[in-house]
Amino acid sequence: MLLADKTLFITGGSAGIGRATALAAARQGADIAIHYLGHDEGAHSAVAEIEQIGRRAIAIEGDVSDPASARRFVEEGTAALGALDIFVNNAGICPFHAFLDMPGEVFERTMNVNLHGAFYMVQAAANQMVRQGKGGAIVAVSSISALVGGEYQSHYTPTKAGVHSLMQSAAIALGRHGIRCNSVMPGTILTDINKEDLADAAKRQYMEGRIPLGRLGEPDDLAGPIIFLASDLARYVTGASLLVDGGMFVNLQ
Ligand SMILES: C[C@@H]1O[C@H](O)[C@H](O)[C@H](O)[C@H]1O
Repeated sequence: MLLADKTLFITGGSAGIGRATALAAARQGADIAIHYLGHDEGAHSAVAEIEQIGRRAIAIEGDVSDPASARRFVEEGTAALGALDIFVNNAGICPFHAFLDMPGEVFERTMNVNLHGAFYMVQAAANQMVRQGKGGAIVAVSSISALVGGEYQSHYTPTKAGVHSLMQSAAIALGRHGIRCNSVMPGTILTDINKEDLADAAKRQYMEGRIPLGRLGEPDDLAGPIIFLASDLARYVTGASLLVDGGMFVNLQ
């Protein structure tokens, strides 16, 4: 059990990569705190599944772009589970939109959820870990899109590059406290975030054609790499980023 008797807090934990990671972490022995927004059914069924696995779980609703929700998640989650050992910043949105006529609200909302939300959540979690005085691990879900662009993602890719950079700086700031900070960089993982975009058969075919492993990713493909970076197997890994993309990034020709 890679996460025996640890607690793992995860944002965006009611669906997709977040839910898959929460369930896989419970199977590795962790108790789980799930943060979610507006997906009650998904959050509560995840809690029920984790309890069936034999671990404790709690679901706390809130909007990550609101700094108060970060403090509340950490306070209520720690009160329920006793400590905060591992924090996974996963919540994110990608409302695909053309660049030239993108409304300011779409840009601002994407920035506020993906990057500002990550900053507030990671800062709140790190302060709790420092108070506990026994180190910890933080894993942020960045993206292949931190390294490459997207025609309809000019508001999104800067946030993923920002999350990657946040982990690099946090790794330096928190190393002395025994807290490790790393990011995973998913490729194109089929979830609610891109279901509509990939409903376009030509787009899907193009994306699949770029992947040496020959298929789009699934949420469970991220659970293992996240758990590895959160576990003691990665005890000397901090400030690093791990592509999880089926080889898409390197595939020029
Ligand atoms: C929404 C999703 O975001 C990822 O970071 C990457 O850009 C994928 O290609 C896209 O489908």
